[in-house]
Amino acid sequence: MADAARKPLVAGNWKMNGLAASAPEFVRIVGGHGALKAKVDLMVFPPATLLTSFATATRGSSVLVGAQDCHAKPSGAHTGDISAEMIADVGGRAVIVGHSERRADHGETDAVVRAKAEAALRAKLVAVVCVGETREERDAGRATDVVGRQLAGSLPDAATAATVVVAYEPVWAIGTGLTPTVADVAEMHGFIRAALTDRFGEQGAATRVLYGGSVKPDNAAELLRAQDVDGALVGGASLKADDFLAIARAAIA
Ligand SMILES: O=C[C@H](O)COP(=O)(O)O
Repeated sequence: MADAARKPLVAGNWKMNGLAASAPEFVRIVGGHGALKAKVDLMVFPPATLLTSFATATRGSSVLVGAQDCHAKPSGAHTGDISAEMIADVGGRAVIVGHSERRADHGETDAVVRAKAEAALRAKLVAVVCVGETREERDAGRATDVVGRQLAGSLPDAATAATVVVAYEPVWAIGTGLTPTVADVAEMHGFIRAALTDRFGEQGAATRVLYGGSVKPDNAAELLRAQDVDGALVGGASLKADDFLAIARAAIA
């Protein structure tokens, strides 16, 4: 359960899914639910190919649009990459950095993730910084060590509650249908909250920490009620607007 001072946030990460026809339908259903706006922030992170159409379609609605990654530099010879400034230019308001799929597939280190988060702040985007342990790391009793190291290395010194969101996503829970127990979620979120408060003081205490990993409409209420959970970063279930909305409602139940 989020502290009353931290407005819940439910974010949908579409990963490498979605074609041109996807934006209008999703925005029609999700954007139409203005009643949720006062109680929960909604963000959607489509693939880069759909960023412009989502940003255009959500203009004036309660849904903010972001990108799934950015380069650390503002421009240059980096084939295939997009910069934080380019995301902002087309109406993006946020960017995910350090998702475990980027860390694993593209060898992104904490230093790389931190540079990307700094780029996001430079471009006035909210940085959603992802952390999380693997199954092996959890089984070895190293989950908090790993997450603590990722937080220390990935978050910019200039992070504030308004500019950074932390997403805790145990790697073994992503796309598997497996989730940690509510007690394990609460324990890790408490650990993250303490680390944020130690480093950033009041800003750390006010920074939102999302849970991600196999969040679905039928388990969202239980997971999001855990202490220090301020919302969810949702993968697969965010592709269906109705499921995404059900999770958003669960976040404020
Ligand atoms: O960014 C989202 C997460 O990786 C969770 O994905 P999932 O909900 O499909 O498990």
